[in-house]
Amino acid sequence: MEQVFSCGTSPIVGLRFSLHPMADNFIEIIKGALREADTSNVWMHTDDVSTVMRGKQIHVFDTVRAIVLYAAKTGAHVAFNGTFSIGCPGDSAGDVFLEKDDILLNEPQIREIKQYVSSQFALYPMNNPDYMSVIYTEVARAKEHGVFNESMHYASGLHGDIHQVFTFLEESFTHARSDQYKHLVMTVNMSINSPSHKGDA
Ligand SMILES: Cc1ncc(C[n+]2csc(CCO)c2C)c(N)n1
Repeated sequence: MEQVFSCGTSPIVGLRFSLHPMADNFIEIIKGALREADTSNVWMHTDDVSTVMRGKQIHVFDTVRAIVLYAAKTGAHVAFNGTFSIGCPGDSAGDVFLEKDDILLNEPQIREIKQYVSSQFALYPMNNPDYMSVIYTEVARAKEHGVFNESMHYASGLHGDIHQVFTFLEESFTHARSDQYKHLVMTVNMSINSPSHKGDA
């Protein structure tokens, strides 16, 4: 049955992201990762700059985690950047992918893949006058999860096992919004298989 959401109350999560493999066969790595992941629980469209993905939060995070891991397991040095958004006032209706069940389609295939990642994330709790305390709470959560790396201007550094980092990012994306402040944006940059990481992995 089609669900109808009034303006700004759609629980759909949107993600726009790019992969930048630093390898001659970058086309194969990008297209291969997009193809290898099971994307049947999300709506996805790729253009010459980026890929957009929309759906239930659990499926967006499950699918992007798989895409990043499939690019990573080629061994190439890969950069990922993505912007997650929920509650955008313009985001409403027509979202059939919200009717999918909660069974994760990628998790069983990717859970055993080991990968170190160094990343930076930033939260933008839109319209929330208390946004700095939201951000401090989430930085404290990163420390509790054991993935916090360092403080920096305009972002916070996260690193470690990529599964732990993605699990933290999804939890943080859930907690940094509220019924009152529904619109949240989160940016994530990841560096994978970088020669700078020798000894960290
Ligand atoms: C996730 C993701 N989606 C799209 C692009 C843009 N892009 C750059 S090269 C290439 C393959 C040749 O068409 C594509 C699609 C990207 N970098 N990462």
